Amino acid sequence: MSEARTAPEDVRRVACIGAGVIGGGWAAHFLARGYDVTAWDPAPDAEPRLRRLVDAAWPALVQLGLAPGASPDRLTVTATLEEAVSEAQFVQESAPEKLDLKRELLTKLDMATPAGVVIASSTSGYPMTDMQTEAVTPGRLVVGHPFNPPYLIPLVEVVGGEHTDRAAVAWASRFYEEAGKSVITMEREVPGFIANRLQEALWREALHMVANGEATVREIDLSITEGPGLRWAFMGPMLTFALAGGEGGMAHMLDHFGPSLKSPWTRLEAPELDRALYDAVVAGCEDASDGRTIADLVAERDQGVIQILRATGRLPGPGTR
Ligand SMILES: NC(=O)C1=CN([C@@H]2O[C@H](COP(=O)(O)OP(=O)(O)OC[C@H]3O[C@@H](n4cnc5c(N)ncnc54)[C@H](O)[C@@H]3O)[C@@H](O)[C@H]2O)C=CC1
Ligand SMILES: C[N+](C)(C)CC(=O)CC(=O)[O-]
Repeated sequence: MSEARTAPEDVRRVACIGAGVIGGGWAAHFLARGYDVTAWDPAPDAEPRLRRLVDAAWPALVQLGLAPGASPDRLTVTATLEEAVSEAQFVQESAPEKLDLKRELLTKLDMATPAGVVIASSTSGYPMTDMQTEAVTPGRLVVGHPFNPPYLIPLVEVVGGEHTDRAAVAWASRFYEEAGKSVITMEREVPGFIANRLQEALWREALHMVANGEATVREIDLSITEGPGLRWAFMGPMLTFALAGGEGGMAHMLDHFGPSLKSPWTRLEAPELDRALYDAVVAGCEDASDGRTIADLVAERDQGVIQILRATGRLPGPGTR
């Protein structure tokens, strides 16, 4: 199959199947990156809705910088799924999150798309193993999980299913990078991938607090936007917490605060903080530091917070309080 696969850097035409919030966002992204985009969506008002979405995104994309020749005019909305994929060199499926629908649609796409072309699903949580069950050539089906809106948030999580060829996963990751995305290629299927697993844990706790009258929706949002969210935009939760250990870094943080994992702060069960987990977290933080000292990371974090406060108009001007 892979002999018919265009090299990731030579892809010119992408098909977006399903053109709602995410399919439309993908279309805007690929158009801005200079691809020809064909789209298909069964809704009667799909075309005007999609064109409105692309037009609304375009000013932001102009600010970010367009690829040479990029234009919304290079979007074609087709009457059938078959027309949309007939000349595509990559297919991004963004239909509703329903397992039966995804399974049936991916099977149809597999039959209609030229041999070897990789087909990615935007699913926010279904394992590809569960979606590729009916496909004739499941080896080319991958998950390419984006974040809303796909034309602004860089991350895509790429992972195959049990019947996906490793070459298809590698190809998809290289293609997304070529298309300007920031890619995590996952070696195995994990429920919720990485980012949604983390987001859902946070959201679950938030819903518990609302349900129990412990915090309001406003307080929950404020607790993130005025708190940890400012740091997370440029430093993830691991290195952020390594800095909570001062000069002792993550090892001191775990010695100091590790026991509180067992405190009833969370309604999720805490993992056992045994030696293997302790060593993996400390070593992982050292690795993620890329040679930066704790002092370097503190300076980087402080600059990052200042830039975000400035960018969001929340930094007091000189002389103001
Ligand atoms: N909304 C979000 O924040 C995110 C959503 N996703 C995933 O993206 C996918 C799409 O979600 P949204 O864009 O939010 O949904 P949406 O409801 O905005 O759009 C879905 C589109 O699919 C079309 N559609 C319905 N049946 C179809 C079929 N059989 N074949 C093709 N298209 C069909 C609908 O007409 C609609 O335009 C889902 O798998 C979702 O989990 C992934 C990341 C973020
Ligand atoms: C709400 N959601 C689970 C569909 C969100 C995502 O999948 C990713 C995102 O945009 O946060």
